[in-house]
Amino acid sequence: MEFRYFSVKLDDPSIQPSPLKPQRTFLDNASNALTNFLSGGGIQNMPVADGAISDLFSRPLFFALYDWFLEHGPVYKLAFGPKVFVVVSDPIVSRYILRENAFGYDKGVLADILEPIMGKGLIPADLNTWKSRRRALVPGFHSAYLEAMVRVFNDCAERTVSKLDALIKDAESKGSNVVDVEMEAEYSSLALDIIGLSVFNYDFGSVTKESPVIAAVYGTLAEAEHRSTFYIPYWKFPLSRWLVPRQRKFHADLGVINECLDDLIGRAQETRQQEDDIEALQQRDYSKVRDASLLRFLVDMRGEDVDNKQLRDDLMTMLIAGHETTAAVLTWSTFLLAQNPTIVTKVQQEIDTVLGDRRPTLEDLKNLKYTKLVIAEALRLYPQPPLLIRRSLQPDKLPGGHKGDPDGYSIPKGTDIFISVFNLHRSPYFWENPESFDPERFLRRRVDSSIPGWAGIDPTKLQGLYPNEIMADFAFLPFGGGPRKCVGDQFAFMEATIGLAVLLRKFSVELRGSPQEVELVTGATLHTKNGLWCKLSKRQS
Ligand code: HEM
Repeated sequence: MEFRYFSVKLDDPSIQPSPLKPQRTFLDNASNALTNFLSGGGIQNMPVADGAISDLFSRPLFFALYDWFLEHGPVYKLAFGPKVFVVVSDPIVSRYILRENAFGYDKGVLADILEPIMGKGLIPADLNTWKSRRRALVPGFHSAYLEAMVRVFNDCAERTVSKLDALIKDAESKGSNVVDVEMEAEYSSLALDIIGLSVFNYDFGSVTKESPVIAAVYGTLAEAEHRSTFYIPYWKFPLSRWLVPRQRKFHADLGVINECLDDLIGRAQETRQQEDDIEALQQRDYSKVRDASLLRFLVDMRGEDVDNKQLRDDLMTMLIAGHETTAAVLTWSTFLLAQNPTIVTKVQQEIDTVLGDRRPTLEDLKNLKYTKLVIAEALRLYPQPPLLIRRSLQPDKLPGGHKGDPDGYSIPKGTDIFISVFNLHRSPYFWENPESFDPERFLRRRVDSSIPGWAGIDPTKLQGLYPNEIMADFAFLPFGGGPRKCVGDQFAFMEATIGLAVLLRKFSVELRGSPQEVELVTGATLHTKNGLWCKLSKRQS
């Protein structure tokens, strides 16, 4: 990883904001004036991104946040109607908010939006709830569980392979060896089946059939996305759940999911205390474990004192957090690979060498190094989610040291903050050719022993490690950082690696049209507007 600085210094003349500065409308200027007026007393001297409103409607928010980052620096205010957000694109400030003063912040706007869906689940949870539930949940991701899940990842990936195989056979019978497949949908089904089995021991079977729960999960997510970008909190108005059609649909969808979750929780509780299962799990004898799901763990090992509402919120959080994200990582990895045949060849060579025709095991995952770098690089270019959201619980002072802000900005209690992971990951201040897909960039990492924590580290010892936020000192945040870092990071990484390896071993993939036709839209995660249409054929060995 080619780091040039560890805090954005803005003194590199080669880095310039986009010359195409858009025209500002009356609404933009009024919005800025209002923002400055409302926040002037609280956040002095901070640059303001002007032109908020018109930029917001023409493209996904984080593209505009990127241009403003180059224009205004690593910490600026965003005019967003009557609200002000502080946008952070600096690793040191991000590290401070996520790790050093993590408990000085909560999830703010994100918690407001997610509360109706996830309640007090881990992602939106207030600090008190979070502390007890994180303690209960993290042991559920123990190595025995992850090892048992390798079987689930394989089973589900093979199901997708069979489906795609059948499509190709059908095409062959009609004289063609190529089939058009919408891969984003395939990855969504794969990830949903995996999360269903691993969290609830419930088979959505979505690779092969439609389920009302899938449609309901998508419906609730779409509503959460809509709320996250909508000015007025219409969902909080009395009677809105009966009067607003999208609200009626949202509550109907939530009803379907709740019914399914209640049923699964009830069934798990009725059959609790399967002593032989618990014993087998404790002894890491996975072949004897009938149900190694997270629900089983929570009910059998920890669940005695937890009410059903909290259990439901936790499980709902896992279902949603663990599904869309991994599907998006696989989608964007495929999008990037499909444009880079040389990289695909390298991945396939590694898969052949490490796996041959075998099913991947936990041990194999350690050796699929290049495949993992591809996934890391896809996460750098398309982070899920592109923004981390926080709100200060008391007045605070952010670390300074950047040009124009030597002392650091003081922020009042209640300041809403966007940490732009997208900006950090594509920052021209930290990455060589930040826009290019270059998995090997992580191997070219320069270890700078002047950086505290790296002094005395032998660079050769780092080669085998997977790039993460610690190695990158918060310039790379694929799974967040600090105490609220993703609990499913290893799970997700293993799942994505197995998914990609099992598919690329069998198939060759090309984009159906040009990369420019794949339009990006955003919500909680980054996805495509009209699907990732690919041309799939059997791999010629
Ligand atoms: C590639 C896939 C995934 C990505 C990129 C991802 C990313 C993230 C990120 C960036 C956060 C931090 C959010 C913040 O700081 O506000 C997070 C939190 C979380 N993730 Fe993931 N995640 C993935 C997969 C999963 C999976 C598979 C699960 C569960 C099975 C999961 C469960 C969670 C939970 C519960 C939290 C909240 C942790 C807390 O607040 O203590 N994630 N994830």
